[in-house]
Amino acid sequence: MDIKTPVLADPAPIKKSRLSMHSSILPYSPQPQRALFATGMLLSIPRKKTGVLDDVRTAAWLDSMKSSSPPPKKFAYDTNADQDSSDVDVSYRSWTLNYPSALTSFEQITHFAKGKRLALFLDYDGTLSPIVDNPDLAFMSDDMRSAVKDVAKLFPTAIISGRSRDKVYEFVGLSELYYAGSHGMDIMSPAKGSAGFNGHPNCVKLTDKQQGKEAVLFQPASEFVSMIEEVFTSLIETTKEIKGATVENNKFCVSVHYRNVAEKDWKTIALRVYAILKEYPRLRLTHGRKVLEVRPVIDWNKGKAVEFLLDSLGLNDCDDVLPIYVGDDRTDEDAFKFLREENRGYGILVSSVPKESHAFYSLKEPSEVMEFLKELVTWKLSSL
Ligand SMILES: O=P(O)(O)OC[C@H]1O[C@H](O[C@H]2O[C@H](CO)[C@@H](O)[C@H](O)[C@H]2O)[C@H](O)[C@@H](O)[C@@H]1O
Repeated sequence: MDIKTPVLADPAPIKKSRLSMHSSILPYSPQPQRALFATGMLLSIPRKKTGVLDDVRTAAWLDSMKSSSPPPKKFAYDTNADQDSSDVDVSYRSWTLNYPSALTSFEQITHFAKGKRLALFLDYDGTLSPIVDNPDLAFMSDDMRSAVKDVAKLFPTAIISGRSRDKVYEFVGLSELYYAGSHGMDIMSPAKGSAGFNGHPNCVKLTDKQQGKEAVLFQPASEFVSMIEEVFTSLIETTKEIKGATVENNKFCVSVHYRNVAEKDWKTIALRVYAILKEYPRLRLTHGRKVLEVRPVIDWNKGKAVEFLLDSLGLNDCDDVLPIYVGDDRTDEDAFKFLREENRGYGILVSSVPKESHAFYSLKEPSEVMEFLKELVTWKLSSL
């Protein structure tokens, strides 16, 4: 396999022309048996190493960094900071014509969910907990925790986070859920499973110590742990003089945070991360909310994690299952895309600013996510 330089892997641009609104609120067609594991999960993306190309790439990184996580109330692709707030509201309202609020469309959602088994997939940062400056302090509220707990008693519920699985479990602390860390590269799921993953080399059956249950542990990037550890150390070293920069080890990926770094230093961060990545052709970079994420070049993402979890929950290839995925970040788009393309279920984008997305619905912020979860509980209990 010829992989020469780091891969810049922003999700493909989302086409402006969305499917006509809610065209997929149609009976789902039966899905053919899916192969969960491609024969080779490594992506082969040959690159040339030239100075010009390097400049272009770091410039592209910088653009992505600038457009990442805009301040609330500012139109996502508007550069005019003086924009009147009423204009912003108008922009947001017109955006919701394409991405209706999951709260105001609740009846539509439940109408479609009637007679179906819901499965819930939730992102953590920016979805269950508000975005804060210090990633170590991104706690979810007790109210949110009890809303998630209640919903998980009624529907199979999983959290799929970019954090390490242990870290996200530490934040959430609920044994009723299933957890996937490192953007889906570390999944602890129930052992019900279908033939899809039995016997896969990265899949082992064990007893989940945290939850005391029989489980399946799937870590498709297990061979990268020591490389990630090494890169983590190098990234700490190379960013240590940049004020505000922090590096987080998420086991199968590393986050380089620049939320607290002065904008004038973002280019330095981009150049230094890029220089390290050039030494690791089997790693690539994705962008999140004021964070550069370094991860293995494997064909695995949150969308594949949703499919894996559905399979291990025994819910794949079932016409009567309606998966709902709630998330706020670019990496969640893979899951939205999977649900949309497979005509499976609904993605709900959490955003207070207009953004192009593969999601169907929107919610403004984590407090609305909590409200939505509570409504699901009320709806389900009233129908029992
Ligand atoms: O998939 P997620 O659960 O959304 O995780 C994505 C990243 O989330 C965290 O960073 C983000 O939230 C921080 C706390 O609010 C914020 O300070 C940071 O700017 C955001 O990017 C987490 O720290 C990362 O490791 C995750 O990859």
